[in-house]
Amino acid sequence: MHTLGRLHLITDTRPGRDTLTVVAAALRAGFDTVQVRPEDDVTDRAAYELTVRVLELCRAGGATCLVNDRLHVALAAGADGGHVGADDLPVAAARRILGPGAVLGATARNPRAARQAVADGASYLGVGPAFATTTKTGLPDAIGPAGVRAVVRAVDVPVVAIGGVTAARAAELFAVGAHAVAVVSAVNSAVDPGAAAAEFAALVSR
Ligand SMILES: Cc1ncc(COP(=O)(O)OP(=O)(O)O)c(N)n1
Ligand SMILES: Cc1ncsc1CCOP(=O)(O)O
Ligand SMILES: [Mg+2]
Repeated sequence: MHTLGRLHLITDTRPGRDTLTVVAAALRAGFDTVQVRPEDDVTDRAAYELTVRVLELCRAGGATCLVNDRLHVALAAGADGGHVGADDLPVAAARRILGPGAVLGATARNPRAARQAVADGASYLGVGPAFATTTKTGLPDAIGPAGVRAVVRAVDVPVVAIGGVTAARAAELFAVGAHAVAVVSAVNSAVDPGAAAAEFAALVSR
C-alpha cells in the first residue's frame, strides 16, 4: 500500500494564472498532492514564498507538498519532498540533500532509467509524457499508456503518469498500473479549475 497521493496538481506560475486559487480549489475537490513548479524565471525568493503559501494550504487539507527542481526551497519551507529530472541534481545527490525520510520523485521514461532512479533513492517516478502536451517544450514523443505500463512493471515504487493527462484519459493510465496522475493544464487552464479537479477526484474515489 502506497501512502503517496493519487492526484498531483502541478502549479502553473505562468502569467495570467492565479496559482494559489487553483491550488485551493483542487485541494477542496480532492487532490491530495501539490507539486510547486515555479518557471525558471521565478526567483528563489518568490519560489520560497509560493511554497510557504502552498504548504499552508496542503497542511490544512491534509495533502502532500513537493517542490520541483529547487530542493533548497523544499527544505527551507519544510515541504514533504521534491522532484528531479535529467537537468536537475542527480537522484542520489537529491536523496542526500533531502534525507532518508523525504518524498523524492525522479523523472524516468523507460524501464532502465526507472530502475536506476529507484536504486539511487527515488521513492516515486514521474513517467511521461504519457500523451502530447504543450506545457513543457523539448520533450520526447509521448510514450502512451504502453510506455507507462513498461515502467510500472519494472519497479516497485509508485508511478506518477504525467503529460497531456485529462480526466478523460486518466483512466487509461490507472488501468496500466499508474498509481497517480500529475496534471498542469487540465486543472490550471480550466475555466472552472474546481470542477475540472472534481472530475479527476471522481475517478479515484470509486
Ligand atoms: C511527477 C512529475 N514527473 C515529471 C516531471 C518533470 O520533471 P523534469 O523532467 O525535471 O522537468 P521539469 O518539470 O523540471 O521542467 C515533474 N515535474 N513531475
Ligand atoms: C512537466 C512535465 N514533464 C513531462 S510533461 C510535463 C508537463 C505536463 O503538463 P500538462 O499536464 O499540461 O500536459
Ligand atoms: Mg526538473
